[in-house]
Order: sequence, then structure tokens, then C-alpha cells
Amino acid sequence: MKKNILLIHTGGTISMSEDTNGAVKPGANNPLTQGTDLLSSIADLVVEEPFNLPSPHITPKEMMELKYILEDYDKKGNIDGAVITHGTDTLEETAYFLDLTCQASFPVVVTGAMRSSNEIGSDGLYNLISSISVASSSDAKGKGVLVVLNDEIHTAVNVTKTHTSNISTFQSPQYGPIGIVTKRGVLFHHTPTKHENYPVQDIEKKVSLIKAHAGMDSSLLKALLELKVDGVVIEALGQGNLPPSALEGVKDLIKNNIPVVIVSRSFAGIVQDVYGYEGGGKHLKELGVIFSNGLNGQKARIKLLVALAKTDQMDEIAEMFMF
Ligand SMILES: NC(=O)C[C@H](N)C(=O)O
Repeated sequence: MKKNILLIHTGGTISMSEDTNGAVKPGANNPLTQGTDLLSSIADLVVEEPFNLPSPHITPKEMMELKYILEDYDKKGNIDGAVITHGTDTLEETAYFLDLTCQASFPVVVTGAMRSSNEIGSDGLYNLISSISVASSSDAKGKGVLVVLNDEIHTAVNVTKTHTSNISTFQSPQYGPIGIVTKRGVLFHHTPTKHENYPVQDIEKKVSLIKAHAGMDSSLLKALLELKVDGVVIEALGQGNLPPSALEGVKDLIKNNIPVVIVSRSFAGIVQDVYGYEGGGKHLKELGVIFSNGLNGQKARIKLLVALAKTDQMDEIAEMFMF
């Protein structure tokens, strides 16, 4: 039996076309609607298009809007699953934001495309059909927000865009995908063991993300303090270390009750308090730096925004990052 699927279009390459000059851009009509006959043969669709934005234009405001649309449909009942089409550049941030905050009980799948609708080998309609199949699957329930592209099912918490243009760009470097989409159906081969969710109402705080490098000093960190940010995420070195010259800035932020969260600038692995030298993980922990649990920089930033919407207590924020 066909399921009732809420389909929310938000823009991105999946809803763009290439013009005669080779520029990929949004047009007056969403080309995805051309797939409607085919799509409505696999599910009964309720379509929403709250905005049409390339994903570099997406902010937490739009993410919050999506959360409320999903929750409103959940309250009304009669929806079995939802698919969101989204630009791929910030797709992982929106997916993770919804994973952390959305209270809807049906499966939510986020998808996109690397090639626009009229390019040879366009992957948009294919990814959309796969995503509708996943959102229709009762096995997709309770696994958090999922990201489906290129026949793979990833969790929002682990997935990241790894390549600028390749259609297999979305990967989960820590743990791999949790399922696949095949011609015969949807197959989950792993189940996430934990899922966190926070019922926040608004995102108003300012969190910056910066990357550590050899010889990094404290100037940017000090500037962030002057700019009155509410939190800072640093992509630290290796297992979670910083150059000694950056420590003054870290200390100033923490002294002023600004949480400093570290992730690793390495592609995979988690940060830990391993090294005991100046600026090493053990030292950073003593200074009050919060270690994220395997998130990448952009997702730790989303989580810190959510944490700051809940509390300004440093110990509560640190506890949320231990999850
Ligand atoms: N493939 C894509 O969707 C990339 C595009 N720049 C976007 O994120 O909107």
C-alpha cells in the first residue's frame, strides 16, 4: 500500500538547471515537479516549498522553520514519513539540526543532488525516489534523521560531504552507512545505538567555527571575545591538541564563560585527552575546554547553538557533548 509522504522542497542543485552558458541556478519552476507522475505512483505526496534557496543561503532560521513544519504535520497525523530536498553544501548541518531538535515521530530523510536536473547523469530524481522509499519504510523509524543519496542511507550525525562534485560525496567516515537502497527495496544493516533530542524553541546565540594550524596564535580567539560570540568551536590538531601560542586566547574565552568546544581537523576519529604537553589534550581539558564526541566542526557548531538555546551553564553544556 502506498504511504503518505510529506515532501518538502527547499532548493539546492536538486531543484536547479544548467543554462546555455553552463551556469547552474534556480529557475522559475522547480524541475522536481516534473517527476510528479512518477513520484505519485510510489507514494501519496503532500508537497510543501517553504523557500527555494541554494544551501549556502540556509541559516538556523530556515532549519527551525523546517522543524516546525515537520512537527505540525506530525500533530495533524496521517503522515508516514517525510523527505526534504536540500542543497548539498550545508545539507549535513540542516539534517543534524533536525536530528537534534525535531520532535516528529515519523522517519525524516534529507536528500539532494550533485548534478542539476538537466545535466547528463543527473542524480536528483533518482535520489528523491530512493529517499521516498526509505521514508516509506517502517524500518526507518527510530533511527534519527537520515540522509539518502547514491543508494546509501547515512545517519545525520555521522554523514559529511567529502567531495566537491562526485556523486558519492556523502560518506560517514566514522562508521559507514547504516543501510542501502536496492532495486528490491530498502535494507538497513546497522541500527544506531543512541539518539539525543532537545526540544529547543529558538536559536539566537552566535557560535564561531575556526580551524587550528601550525603556529596558530591567539589573535582570532581574542577577536572572537571582542566580537562577543557566545561560543567557539575549534577544529584542533590530531587527537585534540593546540599550539601553545593559541592558549592565551582559549583561557580568555573560558574565563569569560564562553564555551570552547574542540573537534579534530582530522577527517575521522574522536578527540581525547591523551597528550600531556603544553597545549596537549590533557592540558586543554584542565583549562575547561569541552571535547566533542566524534562530531565534525560544522556539526559541533550546530550542537553548541542548540546547547546554548537550552542553557548557559558550562557543566550542562559539557555534559551534552559527552553523549
Ligand atoms: N549540490 C548542491 O546542491 C550544491 C549547491 N551549491 C547547494 O548546496 O545549494
